[in-house]
Amino acid sequence: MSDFRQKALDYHAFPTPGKISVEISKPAETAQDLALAYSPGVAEPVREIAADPDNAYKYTGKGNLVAVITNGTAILGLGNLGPLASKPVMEGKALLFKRFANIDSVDIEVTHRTTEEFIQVVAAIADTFGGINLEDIKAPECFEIEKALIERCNVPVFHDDQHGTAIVTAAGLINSLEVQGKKIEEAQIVCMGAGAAAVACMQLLIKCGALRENIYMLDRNGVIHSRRDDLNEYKALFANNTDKRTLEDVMDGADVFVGVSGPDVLPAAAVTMMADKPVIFACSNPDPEIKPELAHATRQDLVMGTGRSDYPNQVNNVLCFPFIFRGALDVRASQINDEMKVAAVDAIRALAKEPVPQEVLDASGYESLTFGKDYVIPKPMDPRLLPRVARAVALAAVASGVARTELPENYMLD
Ligand SMILES: NC(=O)C1=CN([C@@H]2O[C@H](COP(=O)(O)OP(=O)(O)OC[C@H]3O[C@@H](n4cnc5c(N)ncnc54)[C@H](OP(=O)(O)O)[C@@H]3O)[C@@H](O)[C@H]2O)C=CC1
Ligand SMILES: CC(=O)C(=O)O
Ligand SMILES: [Mg+2]
Repeated sequence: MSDFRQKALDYHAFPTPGKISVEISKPAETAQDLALAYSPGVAEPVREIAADPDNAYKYTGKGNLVAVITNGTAILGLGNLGPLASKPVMEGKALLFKRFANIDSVDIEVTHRTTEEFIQVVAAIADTFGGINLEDIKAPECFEIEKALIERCNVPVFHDDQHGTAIVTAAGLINSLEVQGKKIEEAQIVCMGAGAAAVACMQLLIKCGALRENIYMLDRNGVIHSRRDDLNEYKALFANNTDKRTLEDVMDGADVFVGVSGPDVLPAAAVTMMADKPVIFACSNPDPEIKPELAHATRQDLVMGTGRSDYPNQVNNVLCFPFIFRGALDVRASQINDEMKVAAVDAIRALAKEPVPQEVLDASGYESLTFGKDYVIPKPMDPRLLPRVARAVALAAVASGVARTELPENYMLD
C-alpha cells in the first residue's frame, strides 16, 4: 500500500473514527443545570417555538446548523458508489464548514428508491436546519431535486457541486483570462462534462459575460450538438448547431478547457491544439482530466488549475460553500439567489489580487504568492475569505430582498 494511501486511511481511522463530533455548548454538570437543559426547563423554549417558529433561531442551534445531504450518486469523480461510501466526503464537507466558517454541520446519507422519495425525505427534515447543502448528487436528477426542495423548504437549499463549483470556477477563470490578456466575452470555451457541475458552471459563466455560442460542451458521447437525439433538457441548453463532433474538433483554437468529468480524459495532443495562452481547469477529483505535470510539459504558456490541494490554483468549491452559507445564515436568507452568487464571485476574485499574509504562505507551503499564472484564486486557508465573501453575500441578500433579518453589526463596518 502506498504511503499516502495508508496515511489517508489512518487519518480517518485514528484516534477516533471519522472527522467530526458533537460538543455541548451549555453547562450540564449539576441537577440545576439538567433542570434547565432538560425537564422541566426545556418545556419553556418548546412553548415559545410552538407559538412562533422563528423562536427556533433564538433557542436552538438551528440558525448555525447546515445539513450536508447526499445520495452518493456522484461521489467526487468516483461515480455512483452509494450513500454509505460517500460518508467520508460528507464528513469532510462538515469539517470544512466548521473549520472555515464556524458553521455546525452534520452529514446525512439518504438511501431511496425514487427521486420524489429523496425529495420528501429532505423536505421532511429541512426545518431542523438553518440551511441545506446538497452534495454529490448526479445529473440530471440533481436539477429536479434542487428545484423541488427550494420550493418546498423554508431554508436556503444549495447544490454545492452546481453553484459552489460554478462560483469558484467563474472567479478563477475570469482572473486567469485577465492574466492571459483575454476577455471572457471573446473566449472560446470547451467544457468536458455535462452534469451538475458543468451545466451550472457554464450558466454562471454566461451570466458573467461568456457567450453561449462560444461554449462547446461534451459528455461521454462527444460534442453536444443540435442533431443529437439523446440529450436531456439540461444538456440541450448547450447544444450547438455545429459539425464539430470530437474533443479534438472543439479544442482546436480554444482559449479555455473546463473539466468537470473524470480522470485523464484530456490528452496532451488536444492541449497542443489550443489557442495561445490558454486556461485549463482540470477540476475532476481526486484525479484531474489531465495531470498538471503533463499539461505543463506540453506547453509553457498556460494557466493550469485543478480541484486538488497539492497543486497551484485549487479550483474547488471549498472556496465558496462555507462562506456563502455564513453570509446567508447571518441574514437568515430565504434562498441563495444569483445576486448572492455573483457577489461571491467578485469577492473571491478581488481577494486574489491582494498581498498574501504570511500565515497563508506558511499554511500553504509557499515562500511568496502574487496574482499571476500560479495564483489566480485565493487559498482556502486565507482567513480573509470568511469576512469578505460572507459580507458580500449578506449585503447582496439584503439588497435583493431575500434577507429575513437585518445586517449584523460586524457586516456594517467598512
Ligand atoms: N473541483 C471542484 O470543486 C468540483 C469538481 N467536480 C468534479 O466534476 C466531476 C463531475 O461531477 P458532477 O457534475 O457532480 O457529476 P455528474 O454525475 O452530475 O456529471 C458527470 C458528467 O461528466 C461526464 N463524464 C464522466 N466521465 C466522462 C468521460 N470519461 N468523458 C466525457 N464525459 C464524462 C458525464 O457524461 P454523461 O452525461 O455522458 O454520463 C456527465 O455529464 C467529478 O469529477 C467531480 O469531482 C464536481 C464538483 C466540484
Ligand atoms: C469538490 C467536490 O465537491 C467534488 O469534486 O464533487
Ligand atoms: Mg461534490
